[in-house]
This record gives sequence, structure tokens and C-alpha cells, in this order.
Amino acid sequence: MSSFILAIDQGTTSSRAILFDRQGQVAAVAQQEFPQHFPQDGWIEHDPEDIWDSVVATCREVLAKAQVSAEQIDGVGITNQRETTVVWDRATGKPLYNAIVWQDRRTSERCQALRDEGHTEAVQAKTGLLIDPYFSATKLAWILDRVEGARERAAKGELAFGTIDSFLIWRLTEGQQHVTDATNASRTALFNIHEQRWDDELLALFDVPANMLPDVKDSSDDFGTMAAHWLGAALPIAGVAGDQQAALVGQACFKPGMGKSTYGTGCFMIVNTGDTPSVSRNRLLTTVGYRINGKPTYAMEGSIFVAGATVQWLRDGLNLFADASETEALAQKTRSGHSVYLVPAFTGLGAPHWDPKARGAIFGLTRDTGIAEIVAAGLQAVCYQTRDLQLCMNDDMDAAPGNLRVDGGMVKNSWVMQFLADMLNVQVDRPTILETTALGAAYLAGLRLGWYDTLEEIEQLWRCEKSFTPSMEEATREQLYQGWLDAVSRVRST
Ligand SMILES: Nc1ncnc2c1ncn2[C@@H]1O[C@H](COP(=O)(O)OP(=O)(O)O)[C@@H](O)[C@H]1O
Ligand SMILES: O=P(O)(O)OC[C@H](O)CO
Repeated sequence: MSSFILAIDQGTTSSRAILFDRQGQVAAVAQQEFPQHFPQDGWIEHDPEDIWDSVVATCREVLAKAQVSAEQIDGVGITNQRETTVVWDRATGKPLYNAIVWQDRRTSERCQALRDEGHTEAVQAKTGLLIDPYFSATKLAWILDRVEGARERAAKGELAFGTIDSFLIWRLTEGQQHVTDATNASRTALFNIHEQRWDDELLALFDVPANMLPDVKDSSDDFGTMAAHWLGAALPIAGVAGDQQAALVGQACFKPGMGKSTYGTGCFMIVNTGDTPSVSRNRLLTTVGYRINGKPTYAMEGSIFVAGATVQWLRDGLNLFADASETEALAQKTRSGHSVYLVPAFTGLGAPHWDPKARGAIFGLTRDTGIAEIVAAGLQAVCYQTRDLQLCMNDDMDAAPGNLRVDGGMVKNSWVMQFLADMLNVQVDRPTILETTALGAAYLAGLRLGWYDTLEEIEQLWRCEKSFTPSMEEATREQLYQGWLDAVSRVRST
């Protein structure tokens, strides 16, 4: 009887459950979108109960779809939208407040104050991060300060904090485990990535009590047992990583210099830097790529807040098409070199600008601009932003990285991938398995469960579906990119 690993991929807009076999092939997928809440300008929340319900429902659905029983599952891997912050009551498991999502900018003023007080260098030295509302620390402090009685209850040890992985594991193990992994911990701004522990000075700076924090484990580790009644058998949770780091593993980027870019709601380019937590001169992030057998592998990351989310906005906000897949045909209709630029700074700008107050804009409209040009400009923005990151990475590493491995929902769009190859002037490789994030979580669980002994074994399983080779003239590339830089300079708040 064949056996599987169940990967739970809890993303920003949807939850997915995927069954993988030992070859890393997908046996079945179940997916559910859940509501996004935008209570004020720049605020984004999720109801943790919606997240939980969608996770349980998709896990059950994927087993039913594949006609697989829980006994055929060797273990579970979890990967998740990172930084998103949940505080819950240890006694009841009930969240105190909605999850504050990674894109949420409500703590901009607090972060500005911390920067003005001169804490940037110290925070970067310990965490590899900048002081920005993106990370969990100020979101967590906001909940403690704004929810009535929360600080007093936290002081009494009644409350737990977690990123989405922690919250799900707490629920799946029925409160037995309050844990996270080093990749998720490295996105909170409370974790010292060199010493691999929560940092007392950072806890004091961000005003967070230590007793709320989960234990930090390897990415491939024993995270407890999923209780039998969820799926019909007790299952070991054996792999956990934040979604972008899981994609690094799923793309088998195990050697220093290898990198991937994931195009989901946002876009995240990550390059493996091995044992060295390289510090960026260009406001990129240093992060834990994965931690196995107690040994962290570091990575450099460029984070763009809005990628596929532009496509969703064009679809739902402007009603320009019914399905994201239509964007490819629309973009093909445009003449090359059209003049429209869409800067999707809906929630500010991430790397390398880190400008939470910037807001989006469309430039270069002419009388013949139509839906196709606006859609193409939305897709191209993602490629221009990747080029912004590529230039920073090249400078930081004193080397131009080789081929770029890509994944995430947007990379199905071949028009975008060709424009990306043209804009980066590097070969872009799209793998056969686009569910790379979930695959990474499955591989991490598989390492723990004895499916694989080494990372080299996993590396052998990676397959390229299609390579996109640059074909644009250098002068055209530069001219288009200069237009982008000009558009960005016009939305910057400073
Ligand atoms: N063919 C396509 N062309 C462009 N964008 C697409 C296409 N298919 C899906 N997308 C976009 O990809 C995103 C979904 O990617 P996914 O990796 O599932 O995201 P997440 O994990 O962040 O929820 C959506 O924003 C969607 O609009
Ligand atoms: O849900 P995604 O795939 O856009 O990923 C979100 C990131 O983890 C945020 O840092």
C-alpha cells in the first residue's frame, strides 16, 4: 500500500492540503480561499477561525479526493504565510483578536519612533531584519496594548503568541505543543539568528513578555502529534517552515548562491548563503533558510509585498477579467514598449525601499490605453520589482546569480515568465511541480521520517518543466526599466 506525506500550505489568500509521494509527486490537492478583512487604510486581518476551518476542511477533502486513509499517511509537514501574528488564550485556544497579517501597516508610527530612537542597527545585527511593520514584534505589542486586559493576562501567563504554524500546531495537537521552527522565528524580529534563541534585549525593546513565546525547533523535527480525531489517525508533525523558506527547500536550492523567487500574493526572492548570515548593504534581509540537525543555513531575501495581489485587484477591484488565467491572453494583445506603468504600492513598498507610506499609482496613460495595457503593466510591475531585488543581490554578493528558479501561482503565466527573463537578463527555470512551497514542507517532514537521508537525495528529484531565455535588446531593457524607476520615484513618500 502506498504511503504519503500530507503537506498543509496555509497561504495569505488560501489554504491548501496536498498529498505527496516519495518521488515528490502530487497525488491530490484541495484548496479553499478565505476572507480578507481591510478594516482601515493599510490594515489587513484574517479571522484565525477561518484559517483553522479551511485547514481542517482541505485536509479532509484531500484524503477523500485521493481515496487515501489516514493510516496511509506517514506524517505531516506545515508551511505558512510568515510574520502574521496570532495571540490566543491558553485555556480555551480562542484568539484574542484577528490575526494581523504580514502586509498590515498599522504599526508604521511605532516603527518610525524606534528608528528615530536609533535602534535600526542593533535590530539588524541580531535579527537580520529592518524595523518595519512587516515583522511580528510590533503587531504583537499592538494586540497587547489595544485589546483590553491583554497585558495583565499576558503577565499572568494566560496568553500565547504564535505565527500561523504555531497556532495550527497548538490546535492540531489540542494544546499539547506550543512550538515553531527557526525559519518562522527568524521573521518575528524577536529572534537572535546568530545565537538561535529569543533575545531578551529585543523582547524588552518591543515590550513583549517571554512567557508568550513558543519553543523554537529545527525545521525538520518532532512538532508533536496531530490528534486522531481530525483525520482518523494520530499523525506525527515532522516538518515546519515559513512558506518562502519551504519553497527554497522545495526548489532544492541547497548550495550557496542558488536562489528562487516565489510569485504568490507577494514575491519573495531568496538566495542560499550557506553558513554565513551575510548582511546586505542594500536593505535586503538576512534570514534562516532552514535549520536541520541544529545547524542553521542562512539566506538573503528580498520581499515584495504585492505580486499576484495586483492580479486579484485587477480582477476583483476593477473587474477587468473573471479569472487570473485570462491575463496572459490580454497581455499578449499589447504592443511591446507601451508606456503604462502600474506601481502596486497598495500597502507601501517593501525591499529595497521599505516605505510603508507610499501608495499605488498608474502612470503613462494615453488615449489608446485599454484594459490590456493596464493588465500588462500590472504583470510587468512584478518583473521590474524582481529586477530591483536582483540588482541589490548582485551588489551584496559581488556576483551575478545564475539561473533563477521560480514558483507560485503567477508563474503559470508564460508571458510574465518571458518578460521576467528579459528584464533580469538571466534564464528563468520553471519546475514541473509548481506547488514548491508545500513540497518543501513535505521534504522537511520526509527527512525527519526517514523517507530521505540527505539533501542530495532531495536535489535529485527536482525537474525543470520549461526554461525562459532572455531575448530582449539591452537598450530596450534599460529604457523600460528606467521608466519603472521614474514611476516608483513618484510614489515614494520620502
Ligand atoms: N495565470 C496567472 N497569471 C497571473 N497571475 C496568476 C495566474 N494564476 C494565478 N495567479 C495569481 O497567483 C496568486 C496565487 O498564487 P499562490 O501561490 O496560490 O498565492 P498565495 O500562496 O499567496 O495565496 C493570485 O494572486 C493569483 O491572482
Ligand atoms: O502567502 P504568500 O505565499 O504570499 O507568502 C507570504 C509571506 O510568507 C509573507 O512574508
